[in-house]
Amino acid sequence: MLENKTVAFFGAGSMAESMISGMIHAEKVPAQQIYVTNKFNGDRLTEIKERYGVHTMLQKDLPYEEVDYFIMAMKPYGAEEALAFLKDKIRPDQVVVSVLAGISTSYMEEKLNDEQQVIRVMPNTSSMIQESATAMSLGSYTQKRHERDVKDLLACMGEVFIIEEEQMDVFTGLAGSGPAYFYYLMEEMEKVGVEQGLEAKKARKIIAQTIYGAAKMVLEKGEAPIVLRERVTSPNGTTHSGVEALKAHHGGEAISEAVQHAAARSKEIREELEKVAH
Ligand SMILES: NC(=O)C1=CN([C@@H]2O[C@H](COP(=O)(O)OP(=O)(O)OC[C@H]3O[C@@H](n4cnc5c(N)ncnc54)[C@H](O)[C@@H]3O)[C@@H](O)[C@H]2O)C=CC1
Ligand SMILES: O=C(O)[C@@H]1CCC=N1
Repeated sequence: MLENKTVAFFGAGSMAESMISGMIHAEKVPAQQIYVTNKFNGDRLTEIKERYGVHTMLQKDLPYEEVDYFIMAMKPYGAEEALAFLKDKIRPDQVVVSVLAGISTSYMEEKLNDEQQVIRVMPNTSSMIQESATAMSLGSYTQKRHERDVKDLLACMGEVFIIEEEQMDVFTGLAGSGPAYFYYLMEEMEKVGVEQGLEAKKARKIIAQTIYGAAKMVLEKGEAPIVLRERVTSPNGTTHSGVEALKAHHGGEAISEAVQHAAARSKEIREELEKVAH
């Protein structure tokens, strides 16, 4: 029952805001039960408060005892300091949820008190409009009721996928970072549209609708992308020509490299932090 739960964000950046927006729009957690904190930057907190009607305060002023779920949403390199700060203030029945790329549940467990409940999640910024693909994996001590709550909380932001923690790096490469690849694709497509005479705003809308339609076809028809692609491709037609150019310019390889590099970076962040920790 999320209505009675209190959620506190550590960090008020773009990911925190996307999650707050998703939660507010889903109307599952009342705004008065959402606390948003930052280490510094009162202006950013004022902006968030005005936009969403949530409580905002500096981290030191948070009413820690009232919080059910702490959501860590600062940069990964701020995790150690934030967890150390939290350790003295948190009870065993309170849960730490991390959205930080590369921060493992075992790292969090090690930095917090014995048997502290932690959950690692990986949303993306489409949480803002409740269309995120979000992963969740559990720590060693997570209780069922807390797993359910966090799943419900993440469902306010889109689709939730429970995965093994070993899959978190690739999930980050695919879905956490994923929106950026599509934005990049859209930027490039828009450039061509404009160069060839379309008005920028119109080109942008055409491209967005095209990507949205393709994604919706995959989701709603349940067919493999290759099958859908073949249906677009008339023999010796325009699509054939376009896809051949993509292949000639190593388009597939470029996409695969992007995902693999992002996944590798997630792993590398973990290794760097764990090295510092030992
Ligand atoms: N932006 C994205 O698409 C996604 C980001 N993430 C993760 O979310 C986290 C935040 O990313 P962004 O929002 O993009 O970064 P951001 O730079 O926009 O925001 C970070 C925020 O944390 C605050 N902060 C820094 N140290 C702090 C501390 N010790 N305690 C409290 N607040 C602190 C900063 O003032 C800032 O408001 C990262 O760890 C990232 O891996 C995860 C999924 C997607
Ligand atoms: O770029 C990053 O590190 C974060 C994690 C996933 C998306 N943004």
